[in-house]
Amino acid sequence: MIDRLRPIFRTSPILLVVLLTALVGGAFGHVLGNRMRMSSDKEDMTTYSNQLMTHATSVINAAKGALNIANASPYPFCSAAEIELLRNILFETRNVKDIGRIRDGNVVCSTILGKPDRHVRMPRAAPIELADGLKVYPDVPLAVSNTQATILSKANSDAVIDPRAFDTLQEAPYRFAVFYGDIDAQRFGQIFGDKGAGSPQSSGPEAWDLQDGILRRDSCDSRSGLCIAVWADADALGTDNYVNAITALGAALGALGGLGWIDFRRRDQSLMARLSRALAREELTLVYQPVVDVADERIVAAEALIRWWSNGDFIPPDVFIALAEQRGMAGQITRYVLDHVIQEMGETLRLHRDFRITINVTASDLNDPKFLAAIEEGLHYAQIEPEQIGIELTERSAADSHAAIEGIARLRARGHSVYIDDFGTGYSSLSYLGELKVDALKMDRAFTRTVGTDAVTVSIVPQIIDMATKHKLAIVAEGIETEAQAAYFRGLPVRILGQGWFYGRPVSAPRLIKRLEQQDGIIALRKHRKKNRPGTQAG
Ligand SMILES: Nc1nc2c(ncn2[C@@H]2O[C@@H]3COP(=O)(O)O[C@H]4[C@@H](O)[C@H](n5cnc6c(=O)[nH]c(N)nc65)O[C@@H]4COP(=O)(O)O[C@H]3[C@H]2O)c(=O)[nH]1
Repeated sequence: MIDRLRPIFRTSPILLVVLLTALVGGAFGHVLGNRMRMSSDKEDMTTYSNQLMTHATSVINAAKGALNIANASPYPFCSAAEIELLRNILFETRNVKDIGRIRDGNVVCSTILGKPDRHVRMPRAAPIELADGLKVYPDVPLAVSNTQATILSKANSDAVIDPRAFDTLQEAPYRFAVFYGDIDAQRFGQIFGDKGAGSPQSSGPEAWDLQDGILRRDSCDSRSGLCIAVWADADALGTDNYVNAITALGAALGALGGLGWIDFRRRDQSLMARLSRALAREELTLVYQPVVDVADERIVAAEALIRWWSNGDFIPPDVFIALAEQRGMAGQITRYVLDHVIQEMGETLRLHRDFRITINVTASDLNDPKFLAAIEEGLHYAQIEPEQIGIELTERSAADSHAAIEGIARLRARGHSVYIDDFGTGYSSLSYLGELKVDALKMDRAFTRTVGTDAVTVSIVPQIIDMATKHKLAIVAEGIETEAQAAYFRGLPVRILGQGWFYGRPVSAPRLIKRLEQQDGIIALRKHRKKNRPGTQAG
């Protein structure tokens, strides 16, 4: 069979996955369905057992009540008046068939027998005798019919309990047994129900047992001295439709999950394939976001950020870079970015030796032995100083491994500045900065956002700045969007670099270059004005 299916699965792996997930889902559904069915079966059985217990209690109480009245009879023993009284009691008492008076172990009179010529003998020894003097005689053959009944007797009276007292409570597929006796002494007699129930399997309020496909519940009520056993063939309980429905639902969900997974994998794979194609066709672009000195808003650096528009859809870098990292393609992206930075910004960098571009790298770059050589070669060829290319690493990748620490050390030894990006979002045990040995930290925009608000995290900003200053680290505040935030950082006693929409959104290389040229022009003009200001002339 499997051999016959093998070629089908080979040509259609989807079918195999869907079949497998449907099977797993179905199996899960089956187990769950059975569990749910079992719990619902138990609930039904408990309800039934409780009904039996209530009924048994009322039957026993009725019989005991009848015995008490008979024993308190004010009439001469077995006189016509007393038999009349017994008949009245019987008339008032449900589930009792006969009430009699006893002397020397003989029934001298009763409601049914009247006053027979020949006395009817009670069984000699009562199998169960309770503390209050009540004797219980189960299965006594009756003198007037072929049936057997439970007889209760106390003092000089006896009451025959109707053998059909539980007939109305029979309910297939359940079977039951009612026991009566001394629970503490574990002495019981079965007074009703199916034979073969053995004795109660517990003296507590509830015990379950499942053996050979038979589910059984035992419960005892120590106040009334009654125990009820209910059992049934587990297969006959509940309905298989219920389990089948949940099994089918599980299988359907499993199959759906399988299809969803295939779809997800396909999208994932197709996204990766599209990314590879886009990189090969150089369809990804770079934008640059200015980094300024907040004191005078002069642009001192820019962060290169990658952009990917695929068939008119913008795919955020967070998404495709995370995916590229999983598939070992992150290094390719980093090199792409570096190449394009050199192409687009090379001349500006050569003209402005104090200007810096930062690029984002991933943990895998640091572990890649060819990474450093590739940067070195590219920069050397373009005559760009390593100091002009800053490396941004997220906290997560920096804290990741020993290799990261070594990678950072190598980059710094070549002259690159290393920035910890999104600082404060991850592993910001403030002490770990000392171990990492970086040049700057970029405080995550989540903290900048709290400036000027009541947010608790705002109190962390001075702490981060303090600690960075102690470690002689430059600070870049990310995500500055408002004048109030800018003013806050401007007012601090240490030098802060700022990045955010307030100073400029990420723009294309030509637009950044234009801004730099305007800035150069303004600076040159200022210098010129200063030089030509009256009183500053030479001589
Ligand atoms: N709300 C707000 N956002 C601001 C503001 N100023 C800048 N941003 C955004 O904040 C992100 C800063 O980049 P990042 O922290 O390095 O975070 C980057 C970086 O981790 C990663 N990424 C971007 N480009 C590259 C890349 O070329 N290589 C690698 N490995 N990762 C990159 O993707 C992340 C997201 O980049 P983007 O979507 O470009 O989002 C950028 C930028 O557009 C502001 O004032 N308000």
